[in-house]
Order: sequence, then C-alpha cells, then structure tokens
Amino acid sequence: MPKIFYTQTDEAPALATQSFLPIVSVFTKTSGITIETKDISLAGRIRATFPDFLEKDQQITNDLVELGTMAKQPEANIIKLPNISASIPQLKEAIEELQNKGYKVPSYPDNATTDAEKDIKSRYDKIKGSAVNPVLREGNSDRRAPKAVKNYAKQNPHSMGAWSADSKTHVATMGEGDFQANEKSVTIPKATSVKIELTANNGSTTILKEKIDLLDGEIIDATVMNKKALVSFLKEQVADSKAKGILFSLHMKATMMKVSDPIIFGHAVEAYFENVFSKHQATFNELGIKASDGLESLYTKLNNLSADKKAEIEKDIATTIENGPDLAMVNSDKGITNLHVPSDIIIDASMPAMIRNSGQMWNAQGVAQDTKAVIPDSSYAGIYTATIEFCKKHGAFDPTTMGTVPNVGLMAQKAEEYGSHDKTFKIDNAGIVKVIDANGNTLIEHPVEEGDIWRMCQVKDAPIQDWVKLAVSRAQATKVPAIFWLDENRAHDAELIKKVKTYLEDHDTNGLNIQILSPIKATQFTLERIIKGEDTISVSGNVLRDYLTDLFPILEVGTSAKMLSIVPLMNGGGLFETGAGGSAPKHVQQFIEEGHLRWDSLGEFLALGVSLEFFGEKENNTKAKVLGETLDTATEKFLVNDKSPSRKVNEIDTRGSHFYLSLYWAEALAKQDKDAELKKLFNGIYKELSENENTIAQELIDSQGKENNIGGYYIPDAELVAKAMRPSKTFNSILDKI
Ligand SMILES: NC(=O)C1=CN([C@@H]2O[C@H](COP(=O)(O)OP(=O)(O)OC[C@H]3O[C@@H](n4cnc5c(N)ncnc54)[C@H](OP(=O)(O)O)[C@@H]3O)[C@@H](O)[C@H]2O)C=CC1
Ligand SMILES: O=C(O)CCC(=O)C(=O)O
Ligand SMILES: [Mg+2]
Repeated sequence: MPKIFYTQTDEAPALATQSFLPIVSVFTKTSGITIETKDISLAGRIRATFPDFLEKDQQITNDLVELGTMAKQPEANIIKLPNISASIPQLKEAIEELQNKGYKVPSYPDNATTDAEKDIKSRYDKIKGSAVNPVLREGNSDRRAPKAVKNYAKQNPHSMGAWSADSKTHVATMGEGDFQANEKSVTIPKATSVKIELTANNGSTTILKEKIDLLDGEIIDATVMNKKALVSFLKEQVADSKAKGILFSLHMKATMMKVSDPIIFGHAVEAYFENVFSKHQATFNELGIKASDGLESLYTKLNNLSADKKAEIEKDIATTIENGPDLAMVNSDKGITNLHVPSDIIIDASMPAMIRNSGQMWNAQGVAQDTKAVIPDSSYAGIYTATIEFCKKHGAFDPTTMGTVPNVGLMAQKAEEYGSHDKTFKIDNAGIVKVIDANGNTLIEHPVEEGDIWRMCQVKDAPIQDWVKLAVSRAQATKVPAIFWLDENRAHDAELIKKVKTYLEDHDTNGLNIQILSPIKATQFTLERIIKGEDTISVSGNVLRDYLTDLFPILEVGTSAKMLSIVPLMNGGGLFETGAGGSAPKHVQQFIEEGHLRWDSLGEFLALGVSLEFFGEKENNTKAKVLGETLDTATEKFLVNDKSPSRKVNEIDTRGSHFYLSLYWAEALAKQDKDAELKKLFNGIYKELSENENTIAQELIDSQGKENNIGGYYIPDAELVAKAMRPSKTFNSILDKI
C-alpha cells in the first residue's frame, strides 16, 4: 500500500501538525492515499534509543531508522517538518522531562568513565545535534520561493531596517589558523579505505578513526582549527567590541557542527569571562561546569554551591559583563545573552535577522545597537561581510522590487562539513594527524597542538553528478543564471571545480549562463542583480546551502518558512521539507503563555502540494493529482487574502490559518472538473465551511488569550495538545462528516 509518511517533530511545527494533519487526513482519505505518521521528535528518538531502560508499554519503534531506509526506496514520499537538532542543554532538558514522566532513560553522562557510561554517552551522541536531516537527505536540495510567495511579498513587504553608510556593524573572522586556512583536499582515484592517526610528539600513536571506506572519485578534505589562534582572535574581538562600543555577538552552528562548534562556543564564553574562569576554575571543575554548555547551564550549576559562594561568582560574572563590551541578547526581557545556550545563536537564522534589522542586534536594555558579528572560521564568513558592505553602500534591500535567489544545494549522503562529526576530534596531544590509505600512503597530514580541532569531510562522486544535473535542469527550467559558489583558492573547492567542469559537459548548457565564482564574488554578483529585480540561482555546497536558504528568503520574503523545499531523492523517491527554517522555540512560549500560535505553515502547504502531485504521478492516482493542484490553488488564494497567522494574540493564528486553507481547498475541489467524485463530495463541504466561516473564525479566536497547559515541552500530553489545537466545535463537526 503506497503511503505518504508525515513526520511528527518538536516545538511549534509539532503543535501545528496536531491542527493541520487531521484536516489533511480527512481531505485525502477518500482518494486512496494513506498517511502514516513517524515520530522523529527529540523525545521520541531518545525513547527509541533506550528500549532496555523502559517498560514494555513505553518502548517505541525507531522511526528515524525506518524513514532513513525508506528514503532509499524509489517509492519514498516523505513530508519532513523541522525538528530540534539538540544542543547538550536541550538534550538534558528532554531527558529530565522524560524521567519526570516516569521514563527511566539514563541521564547524560558528561564524563563517561565506565563502559556502561561510555555506551550511554555514545548512544546519546547519535541523538544530539543534526541527527535527523542527514539521515533522510538522500538527495540534493532544491529550495526556492514560489512565484505566489514572491508576489505576495512584493505587494505586502515585510519591515526592513534602514542601513546607514556609517554603521559600525561588521563581521570579524580569523583567516589564519582556522579551518579555511589549513584545509587540504584530495580526490580518491580508486576505492580504498583510510584511517586517521595521531602521532604525538611524545612518540605515542593514537588511532582516531579505524576505517573509513571511500568510493571511486570521492573527494576528501581535512583541516584544523588552531586553538591558540582561535583564543587570541576571540580575546581581540572582545576587546575590540568594547573599544568600538558595539555589541559582541557570536554566530555559528553548534547544532549542526555538533562536535567542533560547541568547542568554539566554549572558547568564546571563556574569552569573554576570562577573569571569572581563571579565578573560579577549581570550583567550576568540581561542579562539572563546561563553558561549551553556555552561561545558562553555568548559572544552574551554581545552585549547588553555598549561598555565599554562589553570590560571589554571580557578582564576578555581573562585574565582567559590566566592564566588558555589551553582549548581543537573544532575549533582552529575559536576560538571555548570546552566550547563554549554544543552540540559540544559529548562524543561518541569526545573521539574516541582523541584516534585516539595520545590522543591529538587541542589547541588554532591549535597544538595537551596531554589532560585531564574530564568525571565527573564515570559510564562509565572507558572504556576510560582502552583504553587509553592500547594504552600507546601497542601503537596505527593497522587498517590493528585489529579485530572488533559489538554491541548488549539494547535500546528499552527508556531503561535506555536515557529515564530518564522526571524523572531528579535539586533539589531546601535540603531534601530527595523518590520513593514511589502505596501502599505507599518507594522503593528508597536519601538525597539531593540544586543544586544536581537527576534522575530515567527504563528498561522494554520485551526489556531485546529481547536483550538477539538478543545477542545469533548474537553469534550463527558469533561464536564470546559475552560479556555482566555489573558490578556486580553497583546497576542497578546487577539487570540486574540476568535477563540476567535467560533469557540466554531460549536459546541454547551450544558451545558459553558468559560472563558477568564489562565494564573495558570487555574493556581489547576485546582489548587484537582486537590486535590479533580477534572479540568480545559487548552486552551492552544503554549508552555503544552509546559509543562503535562510539569508535570501529572510531578506526577500521575511522568513524561510515560506520556501518550497524539495529533495529529489537519488533513488527516485521524494523528500518534501516544509520551508527552510527551524522549529521556532519562542512560538511555543507564546502559545503556552497566551494561547496564540504564530507558526506559519505555508511551507507545509507547499510541501504537501508537491508530495500529492508526486504521489499522483507515481501511483497513477488522478485524485491525488487533483488534490495537489487544488491545494496549490488554495495556497495562492490563502496568500492573496492574507490568511497567515498574525504575531498578536486575539488575531488569526496557526489554527485559523489552517481553517482558511481548508475553506479554499474545499472551494478549489468543488470548482474543478477533473474528478466528479471529489467535486461532489467537496461541494457540500465547501458550502458548510463557507456558511460557517464567521462562527469558526470566532471560535478559534475565542480560544486564545489565556494560558495553555499542554502538559510538557518535549513530550507534551497528546490529548491536551489535540484539544488545544482543535478548539472549534463547528469546524471539527464539519470535518467529521467527510
Ligand atoms: N530543518 C530542520 O529540521 C531545522 C531545524 N532547526 C532547529 O530549529 C530550532 C530553532 O532554530 P532557529 O535557528 O532558532 O531557527 P528557526 O527557523 O526555528 O527560527 C528563527 C525565527 O524565524 C521565524 N520563523 C521560523 N519559522 C517560522 C514559521 N514557520 N512561522 C513563523 N515564523 C517562523 C521565527 O521568528 P519570530 O520568533 O520572530 O516569529 C523564529 O524565531 C533548533 O533546534 C534548530 O536546530 C533549524 C533549522 C532547520
Ligand atoms: O539539521 C539541522 O540542524 C538544520 C538544518 C538546516 O538548518 C537547513 O537544512 O537549512
Ligand atoms: Mg538552515
């Protein structure tokens, strides 16, 4: 029985699903389409990983593993909502919530010493960070703003902070001693395997990684972030922010780069709070405080001290903040700084938000201020430098006239940096790290010092071929210039460029404008066009895919939630991601406090539309095709009539937006003539929905304005959520009739 798999995830998207999925199930059930939910939430993944610690009735199947296998089947049809890529503090919170609810999952062992603890830690480490997307993404990425979304933004432009030429905002990046500077890369001619070995200066040899199998034509690269260079860079930036009177703000991706970036984050915390850490190091060691977990975790652990000692350290922290540069805030009202939680400062979302806001971030007083955006590694920092310089020169972008930048991203099979976690190491002893092939040849080597971060990345040949093909097909379909964002002066990119040039020859590129430009030049080229209203396809590697598919959507249409985000799977299936953004933790807070959910499901409507069309094609199911086409019509009307959730309580929220989508979907089904059965069925439904429009809209508004108890955060109570997300009796009873 062919199915559409729908993911159950976390936070705002998971709440929204409880309102939207019942509607989808009802609309599709008469058409031979089965929708099956798969739980890939953080709490679900923890439960699935520790069956041996749970009662029988608490155990669940490992849906992520199942979906990962499914993604390799030609019939795969998966709708993927954003999920939490957990930082250690988030992981610990989820564990604690499960434990409080009677699930006896083990605590996260910070310092695993026994074999049992090591086993638990290694199981948790597989759940941590971006543990979901790389498993499902068995294809490259095609993300773009559909025409209707772009037109809507042109007619209803989002706010855009003005830029001034004398803004002090800038990007600070290393350029020396960092991953970019130390990168080496080779293409493997014939399949082999490699091991990674550290020969320490004291003569000892440690195998960091026993065996990595490599395929014909695979590109590997390896590099190292020098700790001394990093620490002195961070200290300089702290001092320079103070001297210039601007905010100190760190931007990186501790969730996705889950091994390297938490370490870098920790160094930033220690650089800013240098005095505090040197004075209280012994106490911090006793308490098990790790700078890489951030300030919030540090404050929590201080509760284990005597009142006097706690007050003394808190005072030292406060004094350091007072004497140091102002810190960019994640939430000024709640006093949450940029250094509180590593997963709060995710670069793909945080940099565009800053650029949209005149290059300013919020200080502790809640006032916007110019900012030093600290992006330690210089590999990709230049795209933000170039964008900021562009804004200083030309002013803010104008959403009513600007062009669009779709992306074709190299992502399949854990491509590049995002697949590097199991090959990233914090170096314990100075020496040399070598990558050695099966014949004993050293392919890459780096001298390293204690505390350095060394990593190796891979990208396989087949995904590269598929990516080039996808880029050409998008260029052909749109006749828009396609730019490969690759830097011939970077070791990895230089290898990739050779392949891109070779594989471009496999395609008819006649009349197409396809170029290879360094990321900085590509940014400039694209931005020069964008202000003239011209479109440019960015064809990029995996990290730039991530950055660019938040940067341009946020500038162009205000959010990456409204993106069409398709992953044509390499074995023939389809993975349809809902938008290009994350799971919006702040939205849950608002929903709990005032009963208003501002999550925008537009990306989900778009994903479902393409998923239904795909299903229709694969299964030769006309009804599915009609459902997909009419959903697209409904989505357009939804945009034109501006039925997206408002940010304010007692105005339309996620649930109201789902009602309007249903109304328009039923209308489009009633008005189409391709399928008489659907027409007849939805004629009646449309009539009832439209006759009751005001009543339903009012019932949905009336449910707002009060606190909402959903019985948990990571594992909320299913019944309470269902009740909270479907509060209109009138709407529910009409749906029940289908
Ligand atoms: N594909 C995936 O699975 C992804 C998962 N993540 C995960 O999501 C979590 C949060 O990450 P973060 O970087 O804060 O990014 P988010 O994209 O979740 O949020 C950034 C901001 O964008 C706005 N936003 C995002 N999506 C929507 C939406 N559908 N409707 C309305 N507004 C939206 C919100 O702004 P405002 O608050 O102003 O309304 C939100 O606070 C992390 O755990 C991260 O790991 C992140 C990216 C992708
Ligand atoms: O998997 C993640 O952690 C984030 C994914 C993401 O941000 C993206 O793919 O755009
Ligand atoms: Mg992203």
